[in-house]
Amino acid sequence: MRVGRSSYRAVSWHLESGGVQWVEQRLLPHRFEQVVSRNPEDVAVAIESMQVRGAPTIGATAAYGLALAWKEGKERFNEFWLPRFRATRPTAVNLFHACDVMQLYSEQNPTITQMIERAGAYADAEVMANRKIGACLAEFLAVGERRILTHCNAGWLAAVDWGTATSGIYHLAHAGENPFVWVDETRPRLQGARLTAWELNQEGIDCRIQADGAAAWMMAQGRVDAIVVGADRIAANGDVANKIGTYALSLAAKEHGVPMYVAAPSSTFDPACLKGSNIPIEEREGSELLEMDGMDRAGSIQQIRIAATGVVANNPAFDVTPFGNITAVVSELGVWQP
Ligand SMILES: CSC[C@H]1O[C@H](OP(=O)(O)O)[C@H](O)[C@@H]1O
Repeated sequence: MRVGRSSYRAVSWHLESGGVQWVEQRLLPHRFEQVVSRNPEDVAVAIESMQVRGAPTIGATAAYGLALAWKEGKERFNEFWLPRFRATRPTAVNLFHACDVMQLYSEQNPTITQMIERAGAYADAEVMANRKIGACLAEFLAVGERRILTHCNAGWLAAVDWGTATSGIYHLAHAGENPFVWVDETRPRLQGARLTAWELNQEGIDCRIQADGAAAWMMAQGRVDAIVVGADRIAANGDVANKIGTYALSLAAKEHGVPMYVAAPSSTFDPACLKGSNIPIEEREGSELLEMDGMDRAGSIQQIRIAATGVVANNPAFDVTPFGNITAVVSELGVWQP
């Protein structure tokens, strides 16, 4: 059975146990496992440790975690849990958007059931937005030989369900356009090689994993018809924060005349952030560059160290692409072009 889009959600409410359920993305593509917890701290840790990741999924996970935390009372909700979830990761504005939504709703003194329903409505809205994005994006991606390059993972795992950047590819495929996808492996956490390739294989969409450094060369050889990526925060001037490596893609795209699209729901827009240089860029542990999660030949998940020595300079998880480098930003509310 196909695992993924619409058969599962990256995060959801687990009715039987009264807890939050999420796909443990660090185990993919080796194992598909879901975690369930009734402890809001486990949910916060799931965001920090990237068990769940991807801007809309992070937001929905925080919404469910806060609904869970509501059972501890309004004071602890406001004094501890809201700051706790807001501190999990700094760049994806969806996290803060979700916290604001849940905080505003809590001021009506809802029941726990109502808070859970509000979190569910938040997640549903993200999925509906993604479906609208996909339909619009597909029209832009139906160019040339439909050879599309993507970076990191902006599929259903990153966006609760359906996906943002990848939903346009799904639409193309279901329209019989036979897209081919160059999947940047996306060092250091390999969201492309581990997650996007897995999602596309589950959908039967032809794709090839490539080194991040190969992307510009594919464009130079005329083998890329369009680029589509997700986003973690879009500033008021259209500058886009996305996975590290996106800015370099935009430079190569401009050089080689390849259109580059950013797909994001309106919850990723941050009008209070006037320009890209104001976007907080997450700096993660340097060890992520020197270690990898993998599976040995016996089938057990191992963390291997890929460099015995070496001091890591830095490990920014995101970069900022100027709006002028982007062909169009596609959201459920419409298309925004420089
Ligand atoms: C649909 S948002 C996906 C977005 O989030 C990823 O970051 P991370 O895996 O660190 O959460 C990456 O920037 C993707 O483009």
